[in-house]
Amino acid sequence: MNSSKSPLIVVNLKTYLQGTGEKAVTIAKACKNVSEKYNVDIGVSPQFCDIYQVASQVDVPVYSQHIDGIDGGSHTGQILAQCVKDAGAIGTLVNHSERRLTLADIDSSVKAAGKAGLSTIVCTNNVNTSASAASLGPDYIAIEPPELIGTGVPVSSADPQVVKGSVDAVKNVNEDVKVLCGAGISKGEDLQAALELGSAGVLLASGVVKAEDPEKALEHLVSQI
Ligand SMILES: O=C[C@H](O)COP(=O)(O)O
Repeated sequence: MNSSKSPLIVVNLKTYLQGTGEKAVTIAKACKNVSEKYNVDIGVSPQFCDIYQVASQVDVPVYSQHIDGIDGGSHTGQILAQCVKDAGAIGTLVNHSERRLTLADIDSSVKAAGKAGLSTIVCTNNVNTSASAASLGPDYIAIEPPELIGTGVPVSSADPQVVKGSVDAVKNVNEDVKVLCGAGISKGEDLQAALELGSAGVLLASGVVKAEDPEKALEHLVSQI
């Protein structure tokens, strides 16, 4: 279930926002406005508890921040793919650097997502893990060196080799898997560099979520492409 428009930008709200979900809705609306104005695909990844509120109030692609590779039953504190799908998500992150899984768990999560009809973005930290994750057949890999996350130093210029290397490695394993990159992305030139390295878009957080005006930050990101 790859997205129709290109590039794909996913704004991960992490746990930056507190409250009843209204702030997540506001950022989701900003994603929608900028997406329509610039004809780019912009999705949002709120906390689990905000998925339903965001998805029911804003017509924007919503991604869960994680799912577990389980079926419903005797499990406590886990996240069912079908439940986030029913809440309105169209996809999910898997193995985010801040929510690491074993390779076996990633495999189960990707399978559970597929069964529920969710698109998958598997996060990786280097070229080898990008290749391994591609073998599990997700829709996207998101390569994110953890040391650059939240720094404002863009992976696309600080470590272009890991992006290009992941693009090439993933292509060798499975040509259908697209590559996003993330960590420190906030400006138009960061996105431009990411696209030039062969990525299909970006996964980002702080540059938008912590901006004084998230909609303006998103506009700055996409207005040059
Ligand atoms: O999910 C997003 C990534 O971890 C990147 O975070 P960042 O844009 O704050 O560096």
